Amino acid sequence: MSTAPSNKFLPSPKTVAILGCPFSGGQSKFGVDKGPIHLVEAGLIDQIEGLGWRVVFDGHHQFEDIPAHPLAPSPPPNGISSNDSAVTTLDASLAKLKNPLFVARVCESVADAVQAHAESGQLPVTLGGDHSLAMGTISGTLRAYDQACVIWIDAHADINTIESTDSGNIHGMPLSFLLGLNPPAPNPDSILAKYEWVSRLPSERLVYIGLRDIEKGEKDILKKHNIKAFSMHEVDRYGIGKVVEMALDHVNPQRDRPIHLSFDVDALDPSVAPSTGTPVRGGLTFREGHYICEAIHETGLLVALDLMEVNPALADAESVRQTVTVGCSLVRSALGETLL
Ligand SMILES: NC(=[NH2+])NCCC[C@H](N)C(=O)O
Ligand SMILES: [Mn+2]
Ligand SMILES: [Mn+2]
Repeated sequence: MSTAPSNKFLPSPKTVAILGCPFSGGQSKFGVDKGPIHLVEAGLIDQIEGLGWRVVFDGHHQFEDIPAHPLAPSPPPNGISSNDSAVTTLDASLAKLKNPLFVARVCESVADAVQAHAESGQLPVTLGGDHSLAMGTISGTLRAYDQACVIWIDAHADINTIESTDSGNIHGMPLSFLLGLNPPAPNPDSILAKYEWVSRLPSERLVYIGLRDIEKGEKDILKKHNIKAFSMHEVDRYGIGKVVEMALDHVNPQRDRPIHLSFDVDALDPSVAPSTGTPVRGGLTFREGHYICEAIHETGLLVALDLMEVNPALADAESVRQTVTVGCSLVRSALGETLL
Protein backbone atom coordinates (compact mmCIF):
# COMPACT_ATOMS: atom_id res chain seq x y z
CA MET A 1 0.00 0.00 0.00
CA SER A 2 1.49 3.38 -0.88
CA THR A 3 -0.85 5.85 0.81
CA ALA A 4 -2.38 5.64 4.26
CA PRO A 5 -6.20 5.59 4.20
CA SER A 6 -8.07 8.80 4.81
CA ASN A 7 -8.31 10.37 8.23
CA LYS A 8 -10.56 13.39 8.84
CA PHE A 9 -8.14 15.14 11.21
CA LEU A 10 -4.65 14.46 9.91
CA PRO A 11 -2.95 16.45 7.13
CA SER A 12 -0.84 14.75 4.45
CA PRO A 13 1.61 13.20 4.56
CA LYS A 14 -0.05 11.08 7.23
CA THR A 15 2.44 10.86 10.05
CA VAL A 16 2.66 8.69 13.14
CA ALA A 17 4.79 9.80 16.11
CA ILE A 18 6.01 6.84 18.16
CA LEU A 19 6.32 7.69 21.85
CA GLY A 20 8.07 4.87 23.66
CA CYS A 21 7.38 5.28 27.39
CA PRO A 22 9.54 2.91 29.41
CA PHE A 23 7.71 3.55 32.66
CA SER A 24 6.56 1.17 35.41
CA GLY A 25 5.89 3.44 38.40
CA GLY A 26 2.10 3.11 38.28
CA GLN A 27 2.27 -0.48 39.48
CA SER A 28 4.57 -2.73 41.45
CA LYS A 29 5.80 -5.41 39.05
CA PHE A 30 9.22 -5.24 37.43
CA GLY A 31 9.51 -5.18 33.65
CA VAL A 32 6.61 -3.29 32.10
CA ASP A 33 9.05 -0.44 31.34
CA LYS A 34 10.69 -2.83 28.85
CA GLY A 35 7.52 -3.12 26.76
CA PRO A 36 8.18 -0.26 24.34
CA ILE A 37 11.76 -1.38 23.66
CA HIS A 38 10.55 -4.86 22.70
CA LEU A 39 7.76 -3.50 20.48
CA VAL A 40 10.16 -1.25 18.56
CA GLU A 41 12.80 -4.00 18.30
CA ALA A 42 10.16 -6.31 16.86
CA GLY A 43 10.02 -4.00 13.84
CA LEU A 44 6.94 -1.94 14.63
CA ILE A 45 8.26 1.19 12.92
CA ASP A 46 8.99 -0.55 9.61
CA GLN A 47 5.61 -2.24 9.81
CA ILE A 48 3.82 1.10 10.18
CA GLU A 49 5.84 2.59 7.31
CA GLY A 50 4.80 -0.45 5.28
CA LEU A 51 1.19 0.73 5.66
CA GLY A 52 2.06 4.03 3.95
CA TRP A 53 2.60 6.21 7.01
CA ARG A 54 5.53 8.51 7.64
CA VAL A 55 6.91 7.65 11.09
CA VAL A 56 8.80 9.90 13.47
CA PHE A 57 10.59 8.26 16.38
CA ASP A 58 13.18 10.18 18.38
CA GLY A 59 14.10 7.34 20.70
CA HIS A 60 12.27 6.29 23.82
CA HIS A 61 11.02 8.99 26.17
CA GLN A 62 13.69 9.73 28.76
CA PHE A 63 12.51 10.28 32.28
CA GLU A 64 16.02 11.59 33.05
CA ASP A 65 16.41 12.30 36.75
CA ILE A 66 13.30 10.31 37.56
CA PRO A 67 14.37 6.79 38.60
CA ALA A 68 12.44 4.05 36.77
CA HIS A 69 13.05 1.32 39.36
CA PRO A 70 13.37 0.86 42.26
CA LEU A 71 10.49 3.17 42.99
CA ALA A 72 11.15 6.59 44.38
CA PRO A 73 10.03 6.98 48.00
CA SER A 74 6.83 8.95 48.47
CA PRO A 75 7.00 11.96 50.77
CA PRO A 76 4.40 12.25 53.51
CA PRO A 77 1.02 13.34 52.10
CA ASN A 78 0.02 16.98 52.22
CA GLY A 79 3.40 17.90 53.61
CA ILE A 80 2.39 16.61 57.06
CA SER A 81 5.06 14.45 58.66
CA SER A 82 4.08 10.83 59.10
CA ASN A 83 4.15 11.00 62.91
CA ASP A 84 1.80 13.98 62.99
CA SER A 85 -1.19 12.91 65.04
CA ALA A 86 -3.61 15.09 63.05
CA VAL A 87 -3.83 12.73 60.09
CA THR A 88 -7.01 13.41 58.18
CA THR A 89 -9.04 11.02 56.07
CA LEU A 90 -7.67 12.67 52.95
CA ASP A 91 -4.12 12.16 54.13
CA ALA A 92 -4.85 8.52 54.90
CA SER A 93 -6.14 8.05 51.35
CA LEU A 94 -3.15 9.78 49.80
CA ALA A 95 -0.79 7.71 51.92
CA LYS A 96 -2.03 4.56 50.15
CA LEU A 97 -0.83 5.79 46.74
CA LYS A 98 2.40 4.36 45.40
CA ASN A 99 4.84 6.87 43.87
CA PRO A 100 2.23 9.58 43.38
CA LEU A 101 4.71 12.39 42.69
CA PHE A 102 6.79 10.31 40.32
CA VAL A 103 3.72 9.23 38.34
CA ALA A 104 2.40 12.80 38.20
CA ARG A 105 5.68 14.17 36.86
CA VAL A 106 6.16 11.47 34.25
CA CYS A 107 2.58 11.72 33.01
CA GLU A 108 2.75 15.49 32.78
CA SER A 109 5.82 15.23 30.53
CA VAL A 110 4.01 12.61 28.42
CA ALA A 111 1.03 14.98 28.10
CA ASP A 112 3.34 17.71 26.78
CA ALA A 113 4.86 15.34 24.22
CA VAL A 114 1.51 13.98 23.00
CA GLN A 115 0.10 17.49 22.75
CA ALA A 116 3.07 18.71 20.71
CA HIS A 117 2.84 15.84 18.22
CA ALA A 118 -0.95 16.09 17.95
CA GLU A 119 -0.84 19.85 17.44
CA SER A 120 1.64 19.42 14.62
CA GLY A 121 -0.83 17.15 12.86
CA GLN A 122 0.78 13.82 13.77
CA LEU A 123 -0.92 10.79 15.26
CA PRO A 124 0.84 9.93 18.56
CA VAL A 125 1.17 6.20 19.24
CA THR A 126 2.24 5.78 22.85
CA LEU A 127 3.84 2.47 23.80
CA GLY A 128 3.73 1.64 27.51
CA GLY A 129 4.68 1.16 30.08
CA ASP A 130 1.89 0.93 32.57
CA HIS A 131 -1.59 2.36 32.06
CA SER A 132 -1.15 5.30 34.48
CA LEU A 133 0.51 6.90 31.42
CA ALA A 134 -2.93 7.38 29.89
CA MET A 135 -3.45 10.32 32.25
CA GLY A 136 -0.72 11.95 30.21
CA THR A 137 -1.66 10.72 26.76
CA ILE A 138 -5.35 11.57 27.07
CA SER A 139 -4.61 14.97 28.59
CA GLY A 140 -2.31 15.66 25.64
CA THR A 141 -5.01 14.62 23.18
CA LEU A 142 -7.65 16.77 24.90
CA ARG A 143 -5.38 19.83 24.82
CA ALA A 144 -5.04 19.40 21.05
CA TYR A 145 -8.64 18.27 20.40
CA ASP A 146 -11.03 19.48 23.09
CA GLN A 147 -13.92 17.46 21.62
CA ALA A 148 -12.07 14.13 21.66
CA CYS A 149 -13.69 10.98 23.04
CA VAL A 150 -11.95 7.98 24.60
CA ILE A 151 -12.45 4.30 23.84
CA TRP A 152 -10.82 2.30 26.62
CA ILE A 153 -10.12 -1.38 25.92
CA ASP A 154 -9.24 -3.23 29.12
CA ALA A 155 -10.02 -6.09 31.49
CA HIS A 156 -10.06 -3.41 34.21
CA ALA A 157 -11.90 -0.12 34.65
CA ASP A 158 -8.81 1.79 35.94
CA ILE A 159 -11.14 4.28 37.62
CA ASN A 160 -10.33 3.81 41.31
CA THR A 161 -10.22 7.07 43.23
CA ILE A 162 -7.76 7.88 45.98
CA GLU A 163 -10.49 6.74 48.35
CA SER A 164 -11.53 3.53 46.59
CA THR A 165 -8.12 2.11 45.62
CA ASP A 166 -7.03 -0.98 47.50
CA SER A 167 -3.72 -1.57 45.76
CA GLY A 168 -2.61 2.07 45.66
CA ASN A 169 -1.31 1.33 42.15
CA ILE A 170 -1.99 4.40 40.03
CA HIS A 171 -2.32 2.34 36.83
CA GLY A 172 -5.68 1.33 38.33
CA MET A 173 -6.69 5.00 38.72
CA PRO A 174 -5.99 7.18 35.65
CA LEU A 175 -9.63 7.68 34.72
CA SER A 176 -10.56 8.99 38.17
CA PHE A 177 -8.14 11.87 37.60
CA LEU A 178 -9.26 12.45 34.01
CA LEU A 179 -12.92 12.51 35.03
CA GLY A 180 -12.22 14.76 38.02
CA LEU A 181 -13.49 12.27 40.61
CA ASN A 182 -10.84 13.01 43.23
CA PRO A 183 -11.12 15.84 45.76
CA PRO A 184 -9.49 19.18 44.95
CA ALA A 185 -6.08 19.88 46.43
CA PRO A 186 -6.54 21.40 49.93
CA ASN A 187 -3.27 23.34 49.60
CA PRO A 188 -0.43 23.79 47.09
CA ASP A 189 1.79 21.29 48.93
CA SER A 190 -0.75 18.50 48.64
CA ILE A 191 -0.01 15.55 46.38
CA LEU A 192 -3.31 16.36 44.70
CA ALA A 193 -1.91 19.70 43.54
CA LYS A 194 0.56 17.74 41.41
CA TYR A 195 -2.38 16.36 39.41
CA GLU A 196 -4.04 19.69 38.65
CA TRP A 197 -2.58 19.72 35.13
CA VAL A 198 -4.66 16.65 34.16
CA SER A 199 -7.28 17.53 31.51
CA ARG A 200 -11.01 16.94 32.12
CA LEU A 201 -12.80 14.27 30.13
CA PRO A 202 -16.62 14.49 30.40
CA SER A 203 -17.92 11.08 31.54
CA GLU A 204 -20.22 10.74 28.51
CA ARG A 205 -17.17 10.84 26.27
CA LEU A 206 -15.71 7.65 27.76
CA VAL A 207 -16.67 4.11 26.79
CA TYR A 208 -15.16 0.77 27.81
CA ILE A 209 -14.94 -2.55 26.00
CA GLY A 210 -13.66 -5.82 27.48
CA LEU A 211 -14.15 -5.30 31.22
CA ARG A 212 -14.24 -8.34 33.49
CA ASP A 213 -12.33 -7.52 36.68
CA ILE A 214 -13.90 -4.50 38.33
CA GLU A 215 -13.71 -3.78 42.03
CA LYS A 216 -16.85 -3.01 44.05
CA GLY A 217 -15.85 0.63 44.51
CA GLU A 218 -15.33 0.95 40.75
CA LYS A 219 -18.73 -0.57 39.99
CA ASP A 220 -20.28 2.05 42.26
CA ILE A 221 -18.39 4.79 40.40
CA LEU A 222 -19.49 3.51 36.97
CA LYS A 223 -23.14 3.48 38.14
CA LYS A 224 -23.02 6.82 39.90
CA HIS A 225 -21.58 8.59 36.87
CA ASN A 226 -23.56 6.61 34.35
CA ILE A 227 -20.44 5.56 32.47
CA LYS A 228 -21.01 3.37 29.44
CA ALA A 229 -19.25 0.00 29.60
CA PHE A 230 -19.39 -3.11 27.45
CA SER A 231 -18.04 -5.94 29.56
CA MET A 232 -17.19 -9.38 28.19
CA HIS A 233 -20.82 -10.26 28.95
CA GLU A 234 -22.01 -7.79 26.31
CA VAL A 235 -19.29 -8.95 23.90
CA ASP A 236 -20.65 -12.51 24.28
CA ARG A 237 -24.26 -11.38 23.96
CA TYR A 238 -24.08 -9.03 21.00
CA GLY A 239 -20.84 -9.94 19.28
CA ILE A 240 -17.92 -7.58 18.84
CA GLY A 241 -19.28 -5.92 15.67
CA LYS A 242 -22.43 -4.71 17.40
CA VAL A 243 -20.56 -3.75 20.57
CA VAL A 244 -18.15 -1.46 18.69
CA GLU A 245 -21.07 0.15 16.86
CA MET A 246 -22.94 0.76 20.14
CA ALA A 247 -19.78 2.09 21.76
CA LEU A 248 -19.30 4.57 18.91
CA ASP A 249 -22.98 5.54 19.02
CA HIS A 250 -22.50 6.46 22.67
CA VAL A 251 -19.30 8.53 22.54
CA ASN A 252 -19.49 9.66 18.94
CA PRO A 253 -23.12 9.73 17.78
CA GLN A 254 -22.46 12.05 14.82
CA ARG A 255 -19.15 10.36 13.97
CA ASP A 256 -17.46 13.75 14.07
CA ARG A 257 -15.38 13.59 17.25
CA PRO A 258 -11.67 12.77 17.30
CA ILE A 259 -11.06 9.36 18.90
CA HIS A 260 -8.36 8.47 21.40
CA LEU A 261 -8.05 4.67 21.61
CA SER A 262 -6.40 3.43 24.80
CA PHE A 263 -5.69 -0.29 24.51
CA ASP A 264 -4.50 -2.25 27.56
CA VAL A 265 -3.11 -5.51 26.21
CA ASP A 266 -4.67 -7.35 29.18
CA ALA A 267 -8.06 -6.82 27.52
CA LEU A 268 -7.04 -9.76 25.36
CA ASP A 269 -7.39 -13.21 26.81
CA PRO A 270 -4.19 -14.37 28.58
CA SER A 271 -3.95 -17.20 26.03
CA VAL A 272 -3.50 -14.48 23.38
CA ALA A 273 -1.41 -11.96 25.37
CA PRO A 274 0.17 -13.71 28.36
CA SER A 275 2.99 -11.25 29.15
CA THR A 276 1.18 -8.62 31.18
CA GLY A 277 1.07 -7.68 34.85
CA THR A 278 -2.57 -8.27 35.71
CA PRO A 279 -3.94 -10.99 33.36
CA VAL A 280 -7.60 -11.97 33.73
CA ARG A 281 -9.08 -15.01 32.04
CA GLY A 282 -12.14 -14.76 29.83
CA GLY A 283 -10.84 -11.96 27.63
CA LEU A 284 -11.10 -10.80 24.04
CA THR A 285 -10.02 -13.24 21.36
CA PHE A 286 -7.26 -12.37 18.89
CA ARG A 287 -9.85 -11.41 16.28
CA GLU A 288 -12.09 -9.45 18.67
CA GLY A 289 -9.11 -7.32 19.70
CA HIS A 290 -8.10 -6.71 16.10
CA TYR A 291 -11.67 -6.07 15.00
CA ILE A 292 -11.93 -3.20 17.48
CA CYS A 293 -8.78 -1.61 16.05
CA GLU A 294 -9.89 -2.14 12.44
CA ALA A 295 -13.32 -0.65 13.10
CA ILE A 296 -11.87 2.41 14.82
CA HIS A 297 -9.52 2.88 11.88
CA GLU A 298 -12.47 2.71 9.49
CA THR A 299 -14.12 5.69 11.21
CA GLY A 300 -11.29 7.91 9.90
CA LEU A 301 -11.43 9.65 13.29
CA LEU A 302 -8.50 8.13 15.19
CA VAL A 303 -6.14 10.84 16.47
CA ALA A 304 -4.18 9.02 19.18
CA LEU A 305 -3.45 5.45 20.22
CA ASP A 306 -2.02 3.89 23.39
CA LEU A 307 -0.77 0.33 23.63
CA MET A 308 -0.13 -0.38 27.28
CA GLU A 309 0.93 -3.01 29.82
CA VAL A 310 3.10 -5.25 27.63
CA ASN A 311 5.50 -6.72 30.23
CA PRO A 312 8.26 -8.80 28.64
CA ALA A 313 9.64 -9.81 32.07
CA LEU A 314 6.59 -11.79 33.09
CA ALA A 315 6.62 -14.91 30.96
CA ASP A 316 8.76 -17.39 29.05
CA ALA A 317 10.42 -16.30 25.82
CA GLU A 318 7.71 -17.74 23.57
CA SER A 319 4.90 -16.00 25.50
CA VAL A 320 6.81 -12.72 25.34
CA ARG A 321 7.25 -13.08 21.58
CA GLN A 322 3.55 -13.87 21.23
CA THR A 323 2.51 -10.82 23.27
CA VAL A 324 4.88 -8.42 21.51
CA THR A 325 3.76 -9.75 18.12
CA VAL A 326 0.10 -9.28 18.96
CA GLY A 327 0.83 -5.79 20.30
CA CYS A 328 2.43 -4.83 16.97
CA SER A 329 -0.45 -6.26 14.98
CA LEU A 330 -3.06 -4.39 17.07
CA VAL A 331 -1.23 -1.14 16.28
CA ARG A 332 -1.11 -2.02 12.57
CA SER A 333 -4.85 -2.76 12.55
CA ALA A 334 -5.60 0.61 14.14
CA LEU A 335 -3.43 2.25 11.47
CA GLY A 336 -5.15 0.66 8.51
CA GLU A 337 -3.91 -2.87 7.98
CA THR A 338 -6.69 -4.88 6.39
CA LEU A 339 -7.19 -8.58 5.91
CA LEU A 340 -8.02 -8.28 2.21
N1 LIG B 1 -3.92 -0.97 34.02
C1 LIG B 1 -4.13 -2.07 34.71
N2 LIG B 1 -3.64 -3.22 34.33
N3 LIG B 1 -4.84 -1.95 35.83
C2 LIG B 1 -5.11 -3.02 36.76
C3 LIG B 1 -5.84 -2.48 37.96
C4 LIG B 1 -6.11 -3.52 38.99
C5 LIG B 1 -6.87 -3.05 40.21
N4 LIG B 1 -8.22 -2.68 39.86
C6 LIG B 1 -6.17 -1.90 40.91
O1 LIG B 1 -6.70 -0.81 40.96
O2 LIG B 1 -5.10 -2.07 41.40
MN1 LIG C 1 -5.93 -3.87 32.56
MN1 LIG D 1 -5.49 -0.72 32.12
